[in-house]
Amino acid sequence: MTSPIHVYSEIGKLKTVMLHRPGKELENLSPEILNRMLIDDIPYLKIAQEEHDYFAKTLQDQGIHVLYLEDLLAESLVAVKTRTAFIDRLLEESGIKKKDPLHQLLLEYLLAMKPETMVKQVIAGIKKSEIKNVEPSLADLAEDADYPFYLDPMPNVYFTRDQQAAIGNGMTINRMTFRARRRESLFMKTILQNHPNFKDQDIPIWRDRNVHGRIEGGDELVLNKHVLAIGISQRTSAVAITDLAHALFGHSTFDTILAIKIPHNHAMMHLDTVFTMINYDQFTVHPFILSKSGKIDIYVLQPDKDGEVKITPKNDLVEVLKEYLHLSEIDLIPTGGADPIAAPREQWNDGSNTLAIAPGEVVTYDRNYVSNDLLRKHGILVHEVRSSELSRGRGGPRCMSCPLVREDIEEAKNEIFTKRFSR
Ligand SMILES: NC(=[NH2+])NCCC[C@H](N)C(=O)O
Repeated sequence: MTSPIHVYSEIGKLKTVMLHRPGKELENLSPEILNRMLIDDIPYLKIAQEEHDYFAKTLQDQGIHVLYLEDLLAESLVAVKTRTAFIDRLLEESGIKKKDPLHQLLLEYLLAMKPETMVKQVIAGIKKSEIKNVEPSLADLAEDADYPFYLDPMPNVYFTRDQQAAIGNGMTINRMTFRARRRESLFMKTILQNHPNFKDQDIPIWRDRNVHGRIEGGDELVLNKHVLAIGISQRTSAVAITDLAHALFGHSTFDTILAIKIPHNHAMMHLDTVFTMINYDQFTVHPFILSKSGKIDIYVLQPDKDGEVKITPKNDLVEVLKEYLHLSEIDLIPTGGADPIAAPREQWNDGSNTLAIAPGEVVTYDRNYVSNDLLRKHGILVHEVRSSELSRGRGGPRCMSCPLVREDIEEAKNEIFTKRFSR
């Protein structure tokens, strides 16, 4: 069998992708917890699911194999022993310690379910009203009597880009920044360890979830088999990037990391909300992250001859891309056409967050029509998907997809390989 993980570019023809169809977790949102849950509004589940099915079908119609995180996880938890260990860990990470009698009650509650139901339930969260015969703890009585959950919902799981990321033939299993998302990366960890298609495949884990330093997949871009672009952002720290450089250099094909420092805020929490690669020499970029003269802080990490990581500061995005991707021209396509209103509006609705499914071919949200028209003018083939409800979670097609296998691309050697589509 060929390796189940193979991602050496952002744009190589997408073969296998992992998604999560949003479920009841979106209905377990209430205004009081929205902010903490990193979501800006409550999506209407029925329509969100229809939109998500449309997204999946758009990919399948292009011959892409769509896997669902929830199915892979359930298939990994067939053995009762594995299931028990998984639930133990999840409860522990949800703040319900083993010595707490509630731990045993919840364990029994979840173990009684079929794995598929159990997986959906833990993502949806567990309400206090679902569990009978609980002896209330002091906290239940005195502090959070009105708090409705024992297990918080995980409304961001449908952003499967972030919990983990495929780099080459390996993965990073991410230590995520905010508590609201930290448990999510336990899912892929469990899949890699237990799923029959993954467990004996010697898949390198470049960085695991229990180590120091925060990183999320929205910041991890594989530009080609040597070069990564990684955001230094609200979600990814310099420590994690340095650590990843040490793990990759000399142990993989990768020898260059372009660490790009972006503003630390919710509208642009990851690099892929302001910058994505869509062709050999074409990129979307939110114009507001660049200074008037087109500058942004970039730190180039490469191995030196003593096996250490050397850092070269740079600040010209176009020049850096030309230099490290060996190209003579770069086409940066501004979100919202760089209009003072359309650009921030469409960036907010993930207009920069394109999912490349082949060189010069992308999936985007239909609502970002200014950006989409401009992409077409630049010769990109655009597949639009519906976005009224999904976009309320603050993520677009790239955020909602975790590529596991892409075809390799030809290597650019100082010439442009660009294939333009006629409009
Ligand atoms: N790759 C991405 N840009 N993901 C977007 C994630 C959005 C999600 N609400 C969060 O704040 O975590």
